[in-house]
Amino acid sequence: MIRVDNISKSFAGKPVLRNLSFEVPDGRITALLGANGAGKTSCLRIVCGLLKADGGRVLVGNADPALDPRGARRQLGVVGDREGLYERLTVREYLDIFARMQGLSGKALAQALAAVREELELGALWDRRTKGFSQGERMKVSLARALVHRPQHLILDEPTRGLDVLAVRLLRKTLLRLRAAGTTILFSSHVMPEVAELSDRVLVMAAGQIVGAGTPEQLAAESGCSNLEDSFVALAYGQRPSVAIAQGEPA
Ligand SMILES: Nc1ncnc2c1ncn2[C@@H]1O[C@H](COP(=O)(O)OP(=O)(O)OP(=O)(O)O)[C@@H](O)[C@H]1O
Repeated sequence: MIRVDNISKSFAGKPVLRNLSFEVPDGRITALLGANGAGKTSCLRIVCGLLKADGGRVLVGNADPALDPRGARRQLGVVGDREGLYERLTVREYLDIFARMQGLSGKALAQALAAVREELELGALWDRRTKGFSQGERMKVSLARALVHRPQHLILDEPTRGLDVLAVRLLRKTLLRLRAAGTTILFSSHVMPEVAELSDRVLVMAAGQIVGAGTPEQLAAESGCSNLEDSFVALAYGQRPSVAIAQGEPA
């Protein structure tokens, strides 16, 4: 379980997150859905302990990333907005380093590497340096790094960005398998069909606040709309889609 309680954050006096609170349950895929600049990345960076909040509290399992970053990191896998690959290392070398940083060694390390190699179909890439990898290949390696220590919680910032249909399918298959195993999954996106298809629960974010939460069906019922895109516009901008488009607001 991830718990975000009353988080606030400003940059140069400009509020970006405003008393943000939500929970991410185990064994579910939760989407943080928001327009560009809504505050998704800032929120995820605080949950991962990469950014300090001005106020409020986060719990990742039983660890507060601001007070116990190591404890939180052990329970977290993160696919960030940058892949963070080391281009001179092969996939095997790269994953080996990250697995060791998570405390794996000996037989457990070998088993962990073999498992992600198979699950993420990395065999053909295994002994290649990551320099020059395609976007889909980079995502696979980044996801393997996030999963190699079998974390309870997985956070992904816009994971399908730049991916082709096969790479998206592999990602989807991986997330569904992790969900079945009880993993707590939180991903950010502004792509409505992807969110509607992938997530069990959607947190709609606008101007640094959660303005709606529920299944896509619940959000549609709450906003009186027939699909997630219209629900999003209604909840995030307080307007029915036809009005928003007419006034030049994001649709
Ligand atoms: N380090 C920073 N310094 C100053 N402003 C920042 C910083 N990080 C984020 N911001 C601002 O905070 C706001 C929210 O940014 P954030 O990246 O969290 O949004 P987002 O919802 O992830 O957007 P996108 O979908 O475009 O990635 C933006 O106005 C951004 O310019």
